[in-house]
Amino acid sequence: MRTLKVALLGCGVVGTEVARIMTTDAADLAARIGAPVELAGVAVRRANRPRPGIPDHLITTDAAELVKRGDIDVVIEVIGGIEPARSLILSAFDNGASVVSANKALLAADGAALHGAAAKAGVDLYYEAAVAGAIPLIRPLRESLAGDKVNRVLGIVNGTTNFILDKMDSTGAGYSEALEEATALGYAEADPTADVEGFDAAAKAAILAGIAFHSRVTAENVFREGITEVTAADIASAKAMNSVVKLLAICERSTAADGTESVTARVHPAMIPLTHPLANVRGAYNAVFVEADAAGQLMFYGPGAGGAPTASAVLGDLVAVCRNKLGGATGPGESAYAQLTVNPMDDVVTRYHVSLDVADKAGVLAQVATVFAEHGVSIDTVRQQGREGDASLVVVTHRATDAALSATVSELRTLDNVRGVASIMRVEGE
Ligand SMILES: NC(=O)C1=CN([C@@H]2O[C@H](COP(=O)(O)OP(=O)(O)OC[C@H]3O[C@@H](n4cnc5c(N)ncnc54)[C@H](O)[C@@H]3O)[C@@H](O)[C@H]2O)C=CC1
Ligand SMILES: N[C@@H](CC=O)C(=O)O
Ligand code: NA
Repeated sequence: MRTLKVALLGCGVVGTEVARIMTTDAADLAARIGAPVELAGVAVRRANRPRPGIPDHLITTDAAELVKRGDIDVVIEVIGGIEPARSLILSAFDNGASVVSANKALLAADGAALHGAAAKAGVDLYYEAAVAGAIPLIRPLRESLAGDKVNRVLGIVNGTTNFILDKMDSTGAGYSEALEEATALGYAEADPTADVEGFDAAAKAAILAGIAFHSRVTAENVFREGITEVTAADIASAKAMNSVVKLLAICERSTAADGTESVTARVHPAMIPLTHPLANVRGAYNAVFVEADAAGQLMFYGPGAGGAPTASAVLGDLVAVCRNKLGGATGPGESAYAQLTVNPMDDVVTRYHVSLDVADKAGVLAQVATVFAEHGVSIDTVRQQGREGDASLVVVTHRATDAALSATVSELRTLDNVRGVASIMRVEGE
C-alpha cells in the first residue's frame, strides 16, 4: 500500500495543530483514507523555534523547494496572505500535488485562477477551513446543496470580532483589551486589522457568495465596514432596544421585475434583536444561516476560529483529497456558470438605526422627520433624550435602500439644528 506524502507550509496557530493531529491520529487517518499519510516536510519561517512532536529533519525554511520535491501528494498551506502562498500553491499544482488551504484572503482575491490551475493540473483545491473555522459550510454548499437554489447566506463569520463585541456587551470590557485577548487565544489574523476592519469577513462573504450563487465574487465586490467605529454608546443603544451588535456577513440573491437575477454581498455591524438566534452566538463562535428554495432555512453553528477547530476542517479536507488521489478522481471544482452580477451597496434594502445630536428645541423633531420623508425613508420609532440645550435623537427606520438612507443623512448633516450624526447602524433579523 503506498504512503501519501504531505507537505505542511506554515507552522503557526493552525499548522501546529494540524501537525499534532496528523501525528497522534495517524492510524485512524490511515484507516479512513485507505492508506497511510506521512508528514514529509514542514516549511517554517524560523527554523530554530521548538516544535514539539515534529522531528527536526522535517523542518525546512525553503517552502518553494519543498513543494517542488516531486514526491509530495498533498500540500497544506497555512501560511496565510497572498504571497508567497499563491506561488507556492501554483507550484504545488504544477508538481501534481493537491492543495488544502485555510487562506480566505487569497481565495477571495484569486480563487478563479487557483481553481483554473488546479483543474488544469487534474488535482484538488479544498478550503473548508477558510470560512467559519471548524463549521462544515463550504462542502455542504458545494455538495449537499448542489441540487437546490440558495437565495441567502447570512451570519457571523469572524470569531475575533464576535469575541470582542461579546466581551464589550457582556462584561463592559474595552475594545483594545478584548482584541488583545482574542489575539492571545489564536483567533485573530497575523494582522488583526483584517479582523476588526471587516476584511476577513468580507473575504469569507466573497467565497460563500461565489459558491452559493454559482458566480464569481471577489473581496472587492463585497461592501465592507468593520467594528472599529462601534462605540460603547452604540452597544448601550442596542441594549435599550433589546438588541445586540454583531458583525454580519450577508449575501443575497434578488430578482428584478423582468426576472433578471443579481446578488449583493456585504459585511457590516448590525443591531439584531436578542430573540434572534444569532444574538446568542458568543465568544469566537460563528453561525451561518443558509436559505434555499427546497431546503428552507438551515443553520450552521460552531467554533469559527482557533488552532484546533481550524485544524479539524483542514484534516477533513486532507482525508477527502487523499481519498480522491487514491481513487484517481478529483472533487468538485469551481462552479461559476450562473455569472450573476454583483450589485452595489446602494441597492441593498434594510432598516437603519440613526443616532443624531440635535438642538433641544421645538420643531427639530418635525424638521428631522421631514428630511426622512422627503427621501422616502419611513420612520418606525423615534427616541429623544434631552441634555442641557442638546438632545440625542435615535431614529429607527422601516426598510429603505442604502442610497436613500445615505441621501437622508447627507441632508441631515446640513441642518443647523443637527449638530452631528453620532452613528448609523443597520438593523437586521426582524
Ligand atoms: N487562527 C485561526 O483561527 C484561523 C486561521 N485561518 C487561516 O489559516 C492561515 C494560518 O493562520 P494562523 O495559523 O492563525 O497564522 P499564524 O501567523 O499563527 O501562522 C502562520 C505561520 O506561517 C509562517 N510563515 C510565514 N511565511 C512563511 C513562509 N514563507 N514559509 C513558511 N512559513 C511561513 C509564520 O512564521 C507563521 O508561523 C491563515 O490563512 C489564516 O487566515 C483560518 C481559519 C481560522
Ligand atoms: N481571524 C479569523 C480566524 C478564522 O477564520 C476569525 O477571527 O474568524
Ligand atoms: Na469551515
